[in-house]
Amino acid sequence: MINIGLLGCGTVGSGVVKILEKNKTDIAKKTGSEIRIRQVLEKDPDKCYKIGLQSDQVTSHFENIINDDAIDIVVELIGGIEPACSFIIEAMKKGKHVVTANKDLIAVKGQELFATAEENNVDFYFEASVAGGIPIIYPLKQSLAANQIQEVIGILNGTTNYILSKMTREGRDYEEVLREAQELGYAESDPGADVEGLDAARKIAILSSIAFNSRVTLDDVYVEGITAITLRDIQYAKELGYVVKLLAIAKEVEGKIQARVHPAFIPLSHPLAFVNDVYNAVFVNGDAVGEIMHYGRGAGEMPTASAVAGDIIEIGRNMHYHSNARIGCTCFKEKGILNISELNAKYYIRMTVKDRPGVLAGIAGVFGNNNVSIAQVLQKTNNQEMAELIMITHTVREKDLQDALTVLKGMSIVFAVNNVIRLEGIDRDNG
Ligand SMILES: NC(=O)C1=CN([C@@H]2O[C@H](COP(=O)(O)OP(=O)(O)OC[C@H]3O[C@@H](n4cnc5c(N)ncnc54)[C@H](OP(=O)(O)O)[C@@H]3O)[C@@H](O)[C@H]2O)C=CC1
Ligand SMILES: N[C@@H](CC=O)C(=O)O
Ligand code: NA
Repeated sequence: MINIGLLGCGTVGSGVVKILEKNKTDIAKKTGSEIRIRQVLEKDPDKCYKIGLQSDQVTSHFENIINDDAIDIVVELIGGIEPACSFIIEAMKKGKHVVTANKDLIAVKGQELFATAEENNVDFYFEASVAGGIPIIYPLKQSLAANQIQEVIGILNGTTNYILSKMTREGRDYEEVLREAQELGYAESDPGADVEGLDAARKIAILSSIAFNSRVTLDDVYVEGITAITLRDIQYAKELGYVVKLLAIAKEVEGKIQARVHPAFIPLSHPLAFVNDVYNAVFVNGDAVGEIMHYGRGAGEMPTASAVAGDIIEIGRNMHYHSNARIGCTCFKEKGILNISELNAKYYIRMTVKDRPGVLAGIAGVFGNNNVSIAQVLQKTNNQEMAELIMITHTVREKDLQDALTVLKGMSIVFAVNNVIRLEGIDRDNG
């Protein structure tokens, strides 16, 4: 018998209880032992009773879990940094294996958690922390371990992909769709983490650390969310043959790691353009395997529970064969981090300018003086005084573009630089 101490019985915790109960006979066969929920730590016991747990299985004191020697695995699903971090460390120190879905924690305290797991010879698994139900941590650590990974590109946040998909396909309002994503259990308790790109940044920090064998933390990731994306940008993207997605990108460039999260225009024919609603996808490019893409539901009760339960089963198997703590920290190198100003990319720029002769030439001059070459221009006249300029650049250095924009913002002919969005996946599209 394998005994679980579950911390948190919210969206994901409830799903874990349900799936372990629903498929318990087969799971016991696959694991080699029956898996039982022994104790659940939860503030609101009704959440536990609603899914069939008994009162002697529910507690509001972590001591009842940490001091229970029969508990083999602590499954942390309360989220956030504290008390989750202390609970996990205490559990490891007591020789308990740990499963978590907590990307907030791993993206900042990963090194400490791995070290504690290693010192105490316990398993520490976190498949659900990135891209919900999609297997990506285990494949990177195990199935793709022979490769030198060159890049990882993903749609890693279900909430923002849901919002952008609904805005693009149904022309719906941002606030209304965000509320819907919250009701569906996709959003974080603070949805700001989703829409401001932080959730995806935590996930790409975790994936980069594994893919490039060098620790990347949240602070190393350049982050922009989707809050500045308007229906207007989405409409122009469509007109120009693109779709807007929030991408999480990690690449190794000349021995350094570039990790960034931001909205991007991607060609309509790009495989990530077909990833809609709560679905996530992760592209991995390795020197042996080439390009592969993992696709599935990135958030929600049962998909996330699927990943958590998979980790529990794996630990159960390790226990069965006395082979725990086989796969630990894989960050055995130290690579530097590339600053976003060094990025070379193509850009979409939307500006509101004075509508009079010579304005376009003036703007083109500023770009030219800063090594920014323009590939495409659209002009939409709003009224007799103002025009909206939409420009696509050739590949330019981010720093040069920012320098040009600083000059433009100070010019009387420019009313506003409304949005600047990077283009991705173009070279791939052109073969
Ligand atoms: N939802 C999803 O789709 C996904 C979530 N995750 C991660 O999974 C984790 C759980 O998320 P989710 O299930 O959505 O969150 P929920 O808020 O739905 O569940 C967390 C539960 O834990 C309870 N809780 C929090 N702190 C304590 C505490 N100190 N003692 C006892 N109970 C506590 C909460 O109670 P209360 O509400 O009263 O605070 C709540 O019932 C998070 O780390 C999240 O980032 C990962 C992938 C996908
Ligand atoms: N809030 C997250 C949940 C899963 O990690 C998301 O929307 O992807
Ligand atoms: Na996953």
